Amino acid sequence: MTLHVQTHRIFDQLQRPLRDLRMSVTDQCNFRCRYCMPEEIFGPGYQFLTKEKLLSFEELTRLARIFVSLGVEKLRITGGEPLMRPNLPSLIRMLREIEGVRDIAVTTNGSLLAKHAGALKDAGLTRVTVSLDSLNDERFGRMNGRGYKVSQIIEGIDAAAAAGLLVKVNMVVQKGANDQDVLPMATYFREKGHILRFIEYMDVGNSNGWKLDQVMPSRQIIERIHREMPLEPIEPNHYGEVAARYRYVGTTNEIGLISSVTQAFCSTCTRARLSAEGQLYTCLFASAGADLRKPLREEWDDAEIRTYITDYWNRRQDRYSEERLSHTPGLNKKKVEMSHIGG
Ligand SMILES: Nc1nc2c(ncn2[C@@H]2O[C@H](COP(=O)(O)OP(=O)(O)OP(=O)(O)O)[C@@H](O)[C@H]2O)c(=O)[nH]1
Ligand SMILES: C[S@@+](CC[C@H](N)C(=O)[O-])C[C@H]1O[C@@H](n2cnc3c(N)ncnc32)[C@H](O)[C@@H]1O
Ligand code: SF4
Ligand code: SF4
Repeated sequence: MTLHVQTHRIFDQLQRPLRDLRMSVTDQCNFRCRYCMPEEIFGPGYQFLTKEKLLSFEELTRLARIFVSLGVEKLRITGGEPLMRPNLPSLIRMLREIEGVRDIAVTTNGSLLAKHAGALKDAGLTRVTVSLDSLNDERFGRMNGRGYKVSQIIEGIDAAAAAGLLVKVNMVVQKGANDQDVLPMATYFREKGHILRFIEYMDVGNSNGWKLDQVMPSRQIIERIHREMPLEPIEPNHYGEVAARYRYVGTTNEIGLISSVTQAFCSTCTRARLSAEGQLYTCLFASAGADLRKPLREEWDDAEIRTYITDYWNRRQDRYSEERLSHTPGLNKKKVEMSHIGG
């Protein structure tokens, strides 16, 4: 059964429409990537959300349907590690039934993907994005903070591809940690035929100790690859695409560059983010959000929730990365953690 949804587009203060909803389904993760959940902060005593605080699949689906009625076409399931949420394929099946959803994707660290790829595909998922920062076990183990091996993630990627899922790979590049892996990763995934995207290391949250000199600018990444394997720029797939696309000359294989630090893309940012406990954030670097769990549990009707979200989006002025680029004072604010908001 497909649920019919009447759409009404909404815009923020900078005339940006709402198009994408990124839904976190858990704040827990089996990795402790230093740039996201450093062990010294997210250690054994860290209080994760209790089960009652998490939005149920019914609540997530109801919100997704409301967001779709406000112009959202693309849903991304994230976390923490989304595959740690039990029965994730059931949620995919429920979201699939919403009319007007053009695209559903899952972002995962890949460690549990070999086990779940088939069920995700059967539930109607068409693609996954797997995060992988190195092909070198020592560096990867250090970056993921738990000593996970590269082979486990590659098995996940292979299982996803074998199940018929389209696979993209995301690599955060951090100078001094894994910048030597840019070329080996490009070569490997070019041969495999999966799109690899390089993400500039960002100052998300308050705990990763980010410094500008640890950022490897996308420009340098392109130059490094281009010297060995010539590249040419290609047009974006759609308005507001996060990654700038490049193709290996003479092939159909491509890479993407996500340059949030050196080439901010806030002016076309159409993304809303929902934390696992139902806080709505209008920027990855937000300090505060709007609580949607309370309206859900206090039985507001759909029209009331829709108005609440519309008002919140209409007031939106976020452009953090552009402000960072122009050295706007006062950016040293408290920010929501990446594992909470989902990246
Ligand atoms: N600063 C900033 N970074 C973002 C934003 N959206 C995505 N990113 C970064 O880019 C990474 C990759 O994002 P994805 O979720 O793979 O991007 P996407 O646009 O949904 O992917 P595709 O639909 O496959 O193109 C995220 O994990 C973030 O690190 C954004 O709005 N602002
Ligand atoms: C927060 S994770 C959640 C999903 C899943 N656990 C994963 O790692 O794919 C989403 C994405 O955010 C990226 N990310 C986390 N911290 C980052 C940072 N400081 N700078 C840039 N990207 C970051 C990760 O590499 C990952 O691709
Ligand atoms: S980036 Fe993903 S895998 Fe790494 S700690 Fe954050 S949530 Fe976990
Ligand atoms: S910094 Fe905020 S406004 Fe800018 S692109 Fe990222 S999420 Fe959007």
